[in-house]
Amino acid sequence: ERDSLDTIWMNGEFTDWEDATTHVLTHGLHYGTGVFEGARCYDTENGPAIFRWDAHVERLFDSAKPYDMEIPFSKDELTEATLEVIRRNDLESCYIRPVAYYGYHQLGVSPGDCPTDVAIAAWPWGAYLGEEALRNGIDVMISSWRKHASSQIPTNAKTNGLYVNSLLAGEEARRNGYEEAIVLNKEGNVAEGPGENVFMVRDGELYTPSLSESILDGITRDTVITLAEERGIPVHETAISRGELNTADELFFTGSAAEVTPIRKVDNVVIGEGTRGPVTEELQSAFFDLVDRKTDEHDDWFTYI
Ligand SMILES: Cc1[nH+]cc(COP(=O)(O)O)c(CN[C@@H](CCC(=O)O)C(=O)O)c1O
Repeated sequence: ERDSLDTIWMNGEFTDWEDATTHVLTHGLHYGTGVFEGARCYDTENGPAIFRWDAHVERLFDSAKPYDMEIPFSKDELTEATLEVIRRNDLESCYIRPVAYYGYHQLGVSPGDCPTDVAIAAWPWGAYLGEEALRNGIDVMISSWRKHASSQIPTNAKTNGLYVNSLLAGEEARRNGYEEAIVLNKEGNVAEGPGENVFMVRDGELYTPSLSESILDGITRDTVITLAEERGIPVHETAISRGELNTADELFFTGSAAEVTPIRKVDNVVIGEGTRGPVTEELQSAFFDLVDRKTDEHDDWFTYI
């Protein structure tokens, strides 16, 4: 699809893909000082629509706060720019990547007079962990790397620099023949995946690490919690120990990219029946029916192009 992708919005202008560049002495490149979002536009029955865009753009601004980063555009301006990027690239279903970062002016950890640059790109992105994974689940490994503690860095901010931890964990898993990692927090309890939140099903009830477990406040996590509650499935936001993963009936990841991806093995221990579990399937179907607009619930969660 590369040749059909030609427009990126950058600092208020629509730019050709190859011209959307930044200086090698950009602050964010050296110190990870940027914040970003990942959202999906779905080609729904009522036309292309971004899922929970308001929550994503809200989180982008929230993520910038700990770094005194002033995003020099309003939420409405970023929304209009995003819709226009999708239109200009003739995309119906796509993945949207807004990023705000300290730009080029000076180096040294303090950003000083560095500008805050903002860019928004969109591209087609299929199943994050593969189509087959959505059906049959994936094999994960408990990473030897721990998640940063929220006392060391705001893990509820989607900070560019945080993702070296995600790379260390995810690549360690793939090097060892697994598809993805689960990362424990410094207390040794379950935090999340490198780019996903984690859910566990036990005796028909849903468990997921609470926000105090050094995790990202996932929008898909919030969606699945809502869908479960609407279906009378009790939800517990709590600490989950590493040992509880082995005796779980079902496990699954959630994320804007990962959507709802079942986990069938952890460190080669089979979870439940070793495939997508019934509660996972019920919530995954509810999620996809929702985002495809096969149901008309939560219409406020959709920003039509
Ligand atoms: C660390 C982390 N935890 C949880 C989530 C799920 O959050 P939410 O998307 O709001 O449900 C994500 C999103 N990971 C994004 C980046 C993926 C990438 O590879 O880049 C995503 O899913 O867009 C994370 O990066």
